Amino acid sequence: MSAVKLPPHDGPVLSVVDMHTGGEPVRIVLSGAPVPEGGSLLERRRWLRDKADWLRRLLLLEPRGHRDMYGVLLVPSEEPGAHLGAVFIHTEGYSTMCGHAVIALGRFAVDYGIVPRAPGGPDTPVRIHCPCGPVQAYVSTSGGRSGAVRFHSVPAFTLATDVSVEVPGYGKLVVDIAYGGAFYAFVSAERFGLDVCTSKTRDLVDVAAAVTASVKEQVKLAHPENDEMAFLYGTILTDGNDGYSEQPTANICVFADSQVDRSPTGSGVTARIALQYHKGLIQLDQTRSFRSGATDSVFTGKAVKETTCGNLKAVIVEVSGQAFYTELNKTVPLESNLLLIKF
Ligand SMILES: O=C(O)[C@H]1NCC[C@@H]1O
Repeated sequence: MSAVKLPPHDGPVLSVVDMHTGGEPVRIVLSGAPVPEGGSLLERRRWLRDKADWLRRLLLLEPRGHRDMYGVLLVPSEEPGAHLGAVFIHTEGYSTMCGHAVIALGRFAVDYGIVPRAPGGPDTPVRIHCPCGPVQAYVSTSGGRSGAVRFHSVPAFTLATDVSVEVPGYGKLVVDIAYGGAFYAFVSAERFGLDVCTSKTRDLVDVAAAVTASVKEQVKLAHPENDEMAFLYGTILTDGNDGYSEQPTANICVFADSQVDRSPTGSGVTARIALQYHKGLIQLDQTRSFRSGATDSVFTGKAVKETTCGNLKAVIVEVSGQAFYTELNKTVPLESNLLLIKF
């Protein structure tokens, strides 16, 4: 083996860092990606979708990724004070908010020197411009190492409660719809005779995907300030324990094209807290723990202040969690012949 020669990798490459937050992967592109055109982050996101979608497919689909893979493209931001602009990508397309990726990006930004560690303070602020708006993360450091991250997202609100939908195969049911940077429908898994922690993931996915399809078809969503946010990202099945308790409450998020979030879902926890607050089930600064039905990983969250979004009452929610590195500085050659399994 001593005479092994390296193959000629002299073409263009992407450099990526892989992390996970609560078990949910996030692939961050360090360098090698095209710089998207546009005068705003949302325009750059559209450019990536329309002109360079090969990048998302190359990074996330098989054989480099899998049907539940997730990633972030770092882009310039026009937002004053932003350290990073982030375009979130999943296996079906582009999302507007991603809490698990924000938690990973906070740590990444500090560790890779994009944001200097705050001298003396326990937390380094990292401002991330997401497609839904500016998100403020705080990265804790202890013994010189970055650790848990908490973030304050864009104003979160409840759009509607007890919305009646007809779901083929499951009949008429009611869902709540709330926004935490993306819109989710919420319904208790019990309604389908399922348990978010012990039922087969396949069964939970089937139910959640059917709910998402029906809500998309039967309910018109509106965002008070930005039409680009006005779509249903997924359905979150819960254990129904929405009243305040020190015990964790479990949920599982099925988003985009039946993708299963391994984490408790940062934007989903944000929306779920907005919903609980709207229903008077929790107060400001009451911390709740949210457990992922998929992996048992936990985020904590609380509503920290009242605000508005357009004409709607909203809250700023703080979500905390921890991200870990899975691969550092991986090189991905830009040659590809994608062969996708047909499910
Ligand atoms: O944590 C979150 O908010 C994200 N995780 C995957 C689906 C959501 O974008």
